[in-house]
Amino acid sequence: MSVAVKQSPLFNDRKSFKRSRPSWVDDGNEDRRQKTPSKVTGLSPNSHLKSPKKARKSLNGFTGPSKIEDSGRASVNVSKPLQIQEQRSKLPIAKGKEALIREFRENDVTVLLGETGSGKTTQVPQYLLESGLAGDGIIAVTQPRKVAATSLAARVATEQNVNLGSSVGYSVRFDERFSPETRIKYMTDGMIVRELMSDSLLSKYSVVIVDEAHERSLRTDLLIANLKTILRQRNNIQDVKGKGKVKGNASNPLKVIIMSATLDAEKFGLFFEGAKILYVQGRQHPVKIYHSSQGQVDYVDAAMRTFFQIHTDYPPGDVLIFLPGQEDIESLEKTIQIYSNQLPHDHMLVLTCPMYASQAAGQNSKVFHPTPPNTRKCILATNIAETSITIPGVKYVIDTGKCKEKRYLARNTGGGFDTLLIRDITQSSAMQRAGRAGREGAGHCFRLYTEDAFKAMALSAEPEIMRCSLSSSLLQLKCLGQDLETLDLMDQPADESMKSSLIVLFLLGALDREKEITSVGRQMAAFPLEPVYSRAVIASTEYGCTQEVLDIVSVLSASSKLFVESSEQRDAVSEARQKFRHVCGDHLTILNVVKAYQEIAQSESKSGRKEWCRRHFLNERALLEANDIRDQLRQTCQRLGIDHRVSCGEKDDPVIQSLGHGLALNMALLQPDGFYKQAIGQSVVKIHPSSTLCDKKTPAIIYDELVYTNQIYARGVSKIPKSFILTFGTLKLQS
Ligand SMILES: Nc1ncnc2c1ncn2[C@@H]1O[C@H](COP(=O)(O)OP(=O)(O)OP(=O)(O)O)[C@@H](O)[C@H]1O
Repeated sequence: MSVAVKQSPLFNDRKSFKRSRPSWVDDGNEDRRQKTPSKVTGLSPNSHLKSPKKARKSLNGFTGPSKIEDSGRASVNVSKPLQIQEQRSKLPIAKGKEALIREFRENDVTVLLGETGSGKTTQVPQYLLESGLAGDGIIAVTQPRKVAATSLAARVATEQNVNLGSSVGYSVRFDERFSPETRIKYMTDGMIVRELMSDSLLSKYSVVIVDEAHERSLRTDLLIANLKTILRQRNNIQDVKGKGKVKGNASNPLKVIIMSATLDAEKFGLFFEGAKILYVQGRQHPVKIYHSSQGQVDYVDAAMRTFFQIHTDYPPGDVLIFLPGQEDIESLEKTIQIYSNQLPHDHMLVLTCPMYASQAAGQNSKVFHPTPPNTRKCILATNIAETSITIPGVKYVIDTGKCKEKRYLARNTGGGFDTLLIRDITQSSAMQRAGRAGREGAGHCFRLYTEDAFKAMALSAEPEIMRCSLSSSLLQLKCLGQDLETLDLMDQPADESMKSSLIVLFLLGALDREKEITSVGRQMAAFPLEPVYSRAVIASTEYGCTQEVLDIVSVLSASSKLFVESSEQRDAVSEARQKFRHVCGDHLTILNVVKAYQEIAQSESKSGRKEWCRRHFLNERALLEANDIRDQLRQTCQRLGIDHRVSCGEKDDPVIQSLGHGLALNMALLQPDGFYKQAIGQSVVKIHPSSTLCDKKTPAIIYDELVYTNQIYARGVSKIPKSFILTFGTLKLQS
């Protein structure tokens, strides 16, 4: 979605600006808790957390409190442990500390509900550690997102007054910081599921805390299913006739804590058969919620107008805007920068900070840096900023009510694909988003949708397992001797998507006809890669080009894009890209870039390399991240006895053939009308305009992914000689 940048300055006529902004309805309530669970052990409510004062006057069209309780910009000062301890002791959860420890001691499984900001994620692991409840084991705290895991670990290390990576650490894909002394480990749910492959009982963990369980990510669901089995084994629980569940002596018992602010606690309680449900009452700071009086069709424009209304009318405090995706973020950032440059010189400055998943590590660090004086930070984020994290200084949240959701369009033939669709958020997300405004003081949340629209939203998101590609998880489960069909899951995935993922793995050679994992499948599962790429790496050993395939796959697995786009400098970009362009397409073009960068890295200083990347419109962060990923993949190769140094030199065919083994399912054949048709699957696709092959007609292509906009595009494309097709696993389908 794009925003037309208006030519006339917005602030020459503040009246018309005010008229054109969304008008607001104050719902008279703070962010409300979800219904109180029926089975609650009440922890002491906090007297200082009463309802807000009634609205006193209308402020420029917003009805709300005229004076915002301002606890000042928070100072998270690592050199002041005392101040931090004071902050800890003031969190709502602190009052229930002893009761919580008692309950954790008495129960194997606890479901802990507590409002956003009450202190669950940062404090519970520390309580467990400080009370000795974790014994000698490690406390794992899982998060659905990388950025939450790393930033929480940093915060808790500060609270414990230790260096990050010592007693408090983290582990996320392609990045980890922990040591043998680590006792509290924040990790993504994907990392702990991966650990199951080497230690199916998770024996080094004495407590596993599953945080933000309401998000029901695929990995969280797999983890929860496994935890149920592990609990039985480690805690020696047996079904005894007439007595129900009986616990025997256990040498290495496990505790499980499921946490969230917005959770169907009963469902989790039932799943774990009698888990204790606890509720931490109270939130630290009130958040005033405003709904727009009318729905906003152009949510990017509405967000821009709301931002400037806050900027001109409201006291200092940073603004966090939730948008569905990177394109909207970039477009709004540009507009806000243009308009803020037109503000009077004595006006507070605006510092925009984008935040989305595909930024490389550290790229969003200015989000967490203190806001400079006389400046208002405007953070434009996707839902990666929605749960768990605290962005210091944020006092205002603008919620567009939209997010992008991954959905797998399954095909019985195995030719399905993931799509990202923009959709309305859930009530649960809306509450989490509002919660980001009340982390350090009272806050305000402006929802760009009506209260009726809020009420009409689904309570929580459909579990990812019901809507995403399952191939990668199924492969991991098969390694554990498990199956999606037989695993005790909270919700079962659709038959269609299970069938589709079985076909994918069969065609990749990871499963045999009996649905058993093959030796190739086991090797594939050892790589922290999507099955299509791990298959390509295995194939590269046959074609003698492991070095080249690792180079390409590392770039494709990096979270940021390699090529920088610039609509203003289109010709310069095209000229720069020409130098790397390979006739075979995008994969070998990437390889050319990697090789060129490796050469430059040998002769140039750090700043020289940076400048080289800038001149060639390349994102150096992607290349640096790819270096780290390649190092990890090389380690996996070593463990599997694969020589990662084997190279095919200047030859192209071996590389394309290896990639083809992984991407055989992502193959399309040219049709007489100029479109391509999937070789497996029915979709008609077009080559994406960003591809080096976009204006070429070639009989057969392989591609990294399909993206769906107004039509289906193949992205990351290489041409393949038709003769290669015969060597790929896809033929199995006909036999
Ligand atoms: N990185 C940080 N910088 C500053 N303050 C922080 C940071 N992380 C946490 N805090 C403080 O600790 C409080 C509790 O955070 P915590 O993440 O433990 O809450 P929570 O109950 O788990 O909330 P949520 O459900 O939103 O994750 C925050 O409101 C904030 O005041």
